[in-house]
Amino acid sequence: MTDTGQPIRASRGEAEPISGRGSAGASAFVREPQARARGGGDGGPGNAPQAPPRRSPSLLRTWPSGSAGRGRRLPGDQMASEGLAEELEAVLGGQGLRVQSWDSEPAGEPRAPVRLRRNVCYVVLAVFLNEQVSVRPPARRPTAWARSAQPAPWGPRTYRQEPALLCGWRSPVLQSTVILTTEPCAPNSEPCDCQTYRGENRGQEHDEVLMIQEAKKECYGSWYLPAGRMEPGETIVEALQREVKEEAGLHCEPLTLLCVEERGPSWIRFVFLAQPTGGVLKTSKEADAESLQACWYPRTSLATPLRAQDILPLVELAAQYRHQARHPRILPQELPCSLVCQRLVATFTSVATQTVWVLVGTVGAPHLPITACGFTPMEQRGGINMAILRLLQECLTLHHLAVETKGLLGLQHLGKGHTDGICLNVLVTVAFRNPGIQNEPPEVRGENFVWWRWWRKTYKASSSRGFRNHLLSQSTDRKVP
Ligand SMILES: C[C@@](O)(CCOP(=O)(O)OP(=O)(O)O)CC(=O)O
Repeated sequence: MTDTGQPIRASRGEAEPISGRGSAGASAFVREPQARARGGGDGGPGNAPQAPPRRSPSLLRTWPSGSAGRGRRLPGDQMASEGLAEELEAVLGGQGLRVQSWDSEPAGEPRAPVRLRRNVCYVVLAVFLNEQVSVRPPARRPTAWARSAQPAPWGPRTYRQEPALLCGWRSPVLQSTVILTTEPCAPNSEPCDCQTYRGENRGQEHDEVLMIQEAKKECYGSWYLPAGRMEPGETIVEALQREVKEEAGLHCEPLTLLCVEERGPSWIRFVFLAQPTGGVLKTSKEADAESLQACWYPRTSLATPLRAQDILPLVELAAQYRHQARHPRILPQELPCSLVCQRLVATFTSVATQTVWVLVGTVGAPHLPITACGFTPMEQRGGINMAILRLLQECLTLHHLAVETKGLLGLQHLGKGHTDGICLNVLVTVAFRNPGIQNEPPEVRGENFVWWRWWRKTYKASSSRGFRNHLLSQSTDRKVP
């Protein structure tokens, strides 16, 4: 339901005669980009994007309107299965797929493209972990509040909700942070004579974190990680590299996305584990409006006062990832999108039959469903998860189901040519609250979605096999609350 209590319905599209053009992507079917049977879609400005030459044009079938019986399923159509399997493998492999339309959007909201620094603020943040013996920074004058273990005067940021979308299949959840009590680095302290990046790998206990000292008036002298707001026209990686150069003096490459934090679709932060590739660490002699200096600090005793304690779980996430990578490397895929949306890999796992089902949108070519995030007060308060629940509520009876967002499989954004939107490819699991009835997927209402049985023989990549086994293993030990 929207926040006005009205049910939301994706408009049922009519199959369009194939014009030979169609969406890019691995699907075995052609989705007419300009036929907006589903939500708006990304024709983007001007004409619909020219799809790359198709491999095997095929008819777009209107799907049997059959009754929405329990777990209505995609007809055993080989082409459909192959197309879906390819789409699923691409997403599981961290790749992107063009967003041509979406299956659910908040009713009554204008479908206007999002615009950076107008209705969305994207932030990039880099965690650099380095093993080096840092020359001990000069003794620092203590400040009264440091010993009281109270938040620094500018205090930790108060998020309206847990600022986290989970990354990786075992989804470390970002909890609220602890309060550091180490001595602060007074704003005008002598520069710490840190060494430049050496990149040696030694035991975790010697991890050093790259921190920058803020020059902004509102947080002058506090310490943080290199971070900043994206600017219109730049890609996510370009923004990350710009911010790190401005604030720390280093060139860098992202190693992987560690997590995406969000406070609704209007504020999203992309957190990366990154590595320096050159440049010279910024010292206090190069202080400017971007930062006062950059220093490496032991992970177990970061510089204080901190601008906000929300970086502590991020540093831990980076250390955990470096110690044991819990998910494949995820880097932003440069694909245009006009809204903040999420492509769902919504799965139901039957342990008894060792079967994994995936929810599929059937408006147009069979596809992984996409839900557009809304900017209503409820969706802002509830976070982007609300858009997932909105889509699932449209086709499932949620009150007897446990829905969990398990992790981020991929991120799509281009930023060029007025395409400021993002598409997050997200893993969602659906299970019955009563574990007794687990063998068949829950009934699907309406005709816009079906459960698609993900057969062993329809996937090729080992990542898909690993993913499927992961789901099956998780389901055996999952305790549905
Ligand atoms: C960490 C953040 O506050 C990002 C902003 O960092 P800066 O205030 O440094 O922004 P720029 O001026 O764009 O560099 C996250 C946030 O609360 O928005």
